Amino acid sequence: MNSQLQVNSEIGTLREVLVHRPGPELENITPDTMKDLLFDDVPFLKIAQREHDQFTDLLRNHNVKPVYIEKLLQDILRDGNVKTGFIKDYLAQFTLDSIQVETTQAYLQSLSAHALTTTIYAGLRSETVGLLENYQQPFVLPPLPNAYFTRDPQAVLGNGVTVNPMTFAARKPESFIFSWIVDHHPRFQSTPIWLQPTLPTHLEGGDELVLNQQTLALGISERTTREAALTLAEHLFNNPASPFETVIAIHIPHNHAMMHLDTVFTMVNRDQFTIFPGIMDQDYHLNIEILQPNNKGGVKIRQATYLKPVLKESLGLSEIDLIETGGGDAIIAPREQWNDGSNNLAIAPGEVVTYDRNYRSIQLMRDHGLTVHEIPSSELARGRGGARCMSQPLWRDEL
Ligand SMILES: NC(=O)NCCC[C@H](N)C(=O)O
Repeated sequence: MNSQLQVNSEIGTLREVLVHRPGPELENITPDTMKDLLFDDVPFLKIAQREHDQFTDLLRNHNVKPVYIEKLLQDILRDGNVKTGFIKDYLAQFTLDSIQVETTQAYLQSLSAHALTTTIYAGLRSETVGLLENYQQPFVLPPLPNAYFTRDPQAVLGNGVTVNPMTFAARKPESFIFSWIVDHHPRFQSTPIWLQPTLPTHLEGGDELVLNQQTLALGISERTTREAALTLAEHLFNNPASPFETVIAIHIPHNHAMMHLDTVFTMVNRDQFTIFPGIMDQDYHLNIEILQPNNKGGVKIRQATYLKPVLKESLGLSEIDLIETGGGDAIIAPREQWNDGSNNLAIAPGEVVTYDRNYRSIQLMRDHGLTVHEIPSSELARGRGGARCMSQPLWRDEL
């Protein structure tokens, strides 16, 4: 069967992209739970939805089809056996007593595929299923407010996927949902799976950048361990279905502002990247490891210090243009990086979508010859992710 996924670059003309429209889950964040749910504020849902609709309208107007992950989940839950199995396994992820399991299972089973999908994302209050509610823990199932960042729990690399072992409890159910979609949705029939979420360490999609058909860049970050990067490299090099020959592991600071590589570094054209200079020291040093197959089923590692020569070598280019977020200014750069000024989604070579608020970085990208489409960002930005984080490409044209 022909593959239904094709992502051999970060910049090939985008045709299809996985998204999630923010829903009632955003209203289930409170000041007490905000931190554990990986938010810095409580967003205003109505405006967040309006902003997200403007994002997806912009994509449609550029011939990119948004595929809603909630629709894929709903599709598979129409099958009675899948629905029963999904509910049972979904509940098994949480610490619940037998009464909570029984009551919740019966309630979820009574819902339509549509209502069940909404509930899975929104979370479920104990009182809704007739259980006593406790002010400290009102939910029997937690809300999934990060679900609109479809970049992270899954990644399409080539014509296969990684179903990611997430770092924090708040996001683990999102990869669980995708693993069921991969196993049961016809869209993913025969899809190679490069990595399973059961890996006992962590790796997230914001750290996975497809530089070209043979080369993957991986962030070693707050969310992706070196160990997971080595494991993924080994899986890719040893799987005959995978074309990847090189993995460039880039170590970045471990903190909330720069949780993934794509919050500080994105590819925007054949020879252009945006980068937050704060990931390098004053001499532009970085800790980079170049992983390649050692022909004994393992991985050989080469160290490097400067990014430009590594990118030139792997992309076969004589020059690379690194565009610094906020022009590298000591105040503008960190301010705009915080609001995802480095997190750009390329919809074609040299054409990007980005948050409107980062106007200094936008001007700079335009000065460097890029076409920039701006999207509103007052509420969406409160979750600390931008246009790349809110999108998982399913199909890009070849370059
Ligand atoms: N690729 C990305 O950087 N995604 C942004 C994820 C934000 C979300 N609040 C999280 O902390 O996981």
